[in-house]
Amino acid sequence: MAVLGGEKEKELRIHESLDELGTDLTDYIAELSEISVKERGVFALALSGGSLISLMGKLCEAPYNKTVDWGKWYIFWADERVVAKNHADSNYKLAKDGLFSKLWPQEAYILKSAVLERIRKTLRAAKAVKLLGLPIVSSHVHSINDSVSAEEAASEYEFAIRQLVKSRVISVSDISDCPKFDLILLGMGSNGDVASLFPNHLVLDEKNEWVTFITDSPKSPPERITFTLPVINSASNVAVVVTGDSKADAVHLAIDDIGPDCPSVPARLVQPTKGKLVWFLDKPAASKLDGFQFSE
Ligand SMILES: O=C1O[C@H](COP(=O)(O)O)[C@@H](O)[C@H](O)[C@H]1O
Repeated sequence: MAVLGGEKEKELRIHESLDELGTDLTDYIAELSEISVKERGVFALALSGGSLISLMGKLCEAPYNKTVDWGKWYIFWADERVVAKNHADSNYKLAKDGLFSKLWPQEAYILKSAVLERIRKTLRAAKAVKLLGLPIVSSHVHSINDSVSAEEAASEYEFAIRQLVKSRVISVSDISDCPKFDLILLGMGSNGDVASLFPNHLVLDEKNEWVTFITDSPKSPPERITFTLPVINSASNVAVVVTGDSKADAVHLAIDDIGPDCPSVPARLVQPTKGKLVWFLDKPAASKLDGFQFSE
């Protein structure tokens, strides 16, 4: 792995292979989960869809499936397509099939909190809680309401997040009233889109809402909800995970010092105010970065 940049708040991790990237990404997530659970008792994580999910696959393998404190995870989506939860386009379904269901293979991977708490109490007494690799709690998985319009789904999702900020399951930013997620994981499309923030779209300017909606996504499906930039930039940690040479131009536009004549891309606007930003790239995605050839 090559680490470029070295600025305190932005790190580029460029990997030789997808396997190496997946291992590093998994270590990174597991480490942030451990820190957050130690400091706050919970880990509030926002996922995206797309290729990101398969790159997180090692979380379902040893040792992470046993050592990560899954019961303390609260899961959200930085963006979601407004389709039924069992639709092939659903980001929730992607994560459920690609991650959650593999953590607890007997289809019973999502337990009711009360049951989980009883198991915890018993195990705590046996000091074996960490060894069992407890599953994710169903009430901690915050997916959108898929039976209402995009506008309603966005506003309900923001309301749910507001309640969890009040109870401090999600921290609050100390410089705005925004939620401060422990980690937001983003992918990036070949146009430089992150979450469902697309180039030249009005929602890039949204300053008041935490979660907004679009009905004209240039990528199918057209109806989506998305975290806004103020929420993304209030997180403690943001990782942008990008692979493949079809994304190399967008990576260059998002990261390098480009002149005023170059088009800006939404990913360039991901700049956590106080948090840390890490880019996970494979070599093809990094291949058009200035100075890339000198780092090899
Ligand atoms: O539509 C979306 O695409 C982006 C990028 O996906 P990828 O497969 O090109 O990595 C994803 O981050 C976003 O969550 C999703 O809704």
